[in-house]
Amino acid sequence: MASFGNFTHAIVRGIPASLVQEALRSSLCQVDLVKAQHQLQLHIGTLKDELGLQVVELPADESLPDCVFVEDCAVVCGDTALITRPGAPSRRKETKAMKSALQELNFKIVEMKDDTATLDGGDVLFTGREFFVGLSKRTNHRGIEILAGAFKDYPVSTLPVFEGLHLKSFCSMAGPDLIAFGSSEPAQKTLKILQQTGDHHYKTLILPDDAAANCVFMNLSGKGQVLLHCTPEEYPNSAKVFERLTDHLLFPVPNSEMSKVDGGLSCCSVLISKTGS
Ligand SMILES: CN(C)C(=N)NCCC[C@H](N)C(=O)O
Ligand SMILES: [Zn+2]
Repeated sequence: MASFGNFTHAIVRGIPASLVQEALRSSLCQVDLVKAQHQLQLHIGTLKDELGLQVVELPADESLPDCVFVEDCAVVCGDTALITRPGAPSRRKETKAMKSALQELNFKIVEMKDDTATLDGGDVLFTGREFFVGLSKRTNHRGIEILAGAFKDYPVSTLPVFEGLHLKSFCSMAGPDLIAFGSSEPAQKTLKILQQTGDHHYKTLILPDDAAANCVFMNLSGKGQVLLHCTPEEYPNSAKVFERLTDHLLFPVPNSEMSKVDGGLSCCSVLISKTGS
């Protein structure tokens, strides 16, 4: 637990031009591809240049319009990498490149082979002590059962996702034992259930905007607590909440274009700790 968030590597993937027309989305918004690529470069630059992570960059694949959202393809914890079976059939082939990258990094690979199981990494919240997994449009009970089998050292609780795409569309870790949550009614309903079912008592950081509650926390040696979060341009009220955090090194990262296809900041990387602890 002491080393929660102590990441050394990140796996990211490029944006295919096909994202603009073909990526899955819940609303009709025109994505600016050049702007999206620029925003992703800023994000990757933060991971690499500001934070010193070793970044593995997988190439974009035009036949996989959502492939930039690598988070959904794998859950990595300890020495094990679970390769998921994404809920959307159009996304299933995204896992191939992720599996190769994680094999290359010497992880013990567990594959979700059962063709009744579905799980997206965006539904998986790991607190350092336990897993919470969203039962959503994309993740089902069998997928959660397989995750629990892959990570037997940790308790796994299921949480309902009442609205939106994934559990982490409205929450994420924002610090050690600190969970960021959106303030919408469906998000707050899920938070209540988390507080009743979890093994541990967590502090909460409540954000006015659900999407802004998707942030990226790290605890890096030499840097301390680090948080990638929404910009004041996109979510002014939520950004103010982050700006009040005094223990964190804060990095506002723009994400307006990915958010048009329901992607949050956490979706664009799989973060990995190869410290051995
Ligand atoms: C935490 N979130 C939201 C994610 N991990 N994934 C976002 C996937 C977005 C993609 N267009 C889709 O609909 O699959
Ligand atoms: Zn819009």
